[in-house]
Amino acid sequence: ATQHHLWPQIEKVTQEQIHYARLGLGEGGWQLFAEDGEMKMYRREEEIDGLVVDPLKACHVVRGVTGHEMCHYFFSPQYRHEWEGTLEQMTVVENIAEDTLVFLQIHKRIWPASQRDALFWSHITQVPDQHDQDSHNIWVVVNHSTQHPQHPPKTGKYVRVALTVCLYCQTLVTPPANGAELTRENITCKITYCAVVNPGGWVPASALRAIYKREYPKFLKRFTNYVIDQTKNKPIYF
Ligand SMILES: O=S(=O)(CCO)c1ccc(-c2ccc(C3CCCC3)c([C@@H]3C[C@@H]3c3ccccn3)c2)cc1
Repeated sequence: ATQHHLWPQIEKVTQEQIHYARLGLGEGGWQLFAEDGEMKMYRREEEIDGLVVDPLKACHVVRGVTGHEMCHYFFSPQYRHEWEGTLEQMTVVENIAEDTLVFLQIHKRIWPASQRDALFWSHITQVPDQHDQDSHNIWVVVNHSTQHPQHPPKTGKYVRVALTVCLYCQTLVTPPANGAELTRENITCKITYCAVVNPGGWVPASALRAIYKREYPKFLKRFTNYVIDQTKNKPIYF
């Protein structure tokens, strides 16, 4: 089959985001702005043309869930209205492949910003562990803004944001006492969530930073709690 025209970009951006997620916080410049138990949220203060585009990097550890499960619930459209609190409308505008969709999302207005929409491709994939090639314990979802002929950035009702998001999840297994069956007690998911959102239109820096400070922790906490709740009585999905 001929390749979809977006595929080279999807491959490239996905590899870049995997590298970026693995960087950790080493090269400095990250400031811790929110903490809740195991969840630690960092941001870098950056502006483009006076617009706040602060990159975000969140590190979280969730017990009892695998990276595949975390990425499955993040990628699949059918669950999104249950965990994405700022979503007003969501449409899958294109099925590029089983593991690659194009979404159009209309987000609720968050005062004092005007209402936004986002058009992006979303790709889920398994990643070979860099230290241990034959272990398959890392899953990733990358969301990246794109254009689409049927959905131009209308100059009408919504301001279109530009975003790149990466949910990078590594499953860690502590084998149970010899012979005992593996349970959810023995698994942990180490999450790195990276996001860069360009608001697409002017919002006062202080107002936007207040939105980011409130919305990101709420978002990641609500999403991870949702997955814990959805998976707790189901067989483990590696
Ligand atoms: O991880 S995802 O792909 C999950 C799929 O939905 C994703 C995450 C966040 C956004 C997003 C969209 C718009 C805005 C607006 C609000 C006013 C000006 C920019 C923001 C700002 C950061 C604050 C925010 C953070 C989290 C949730 C909602 N709001 C974020 C979109 C998608």
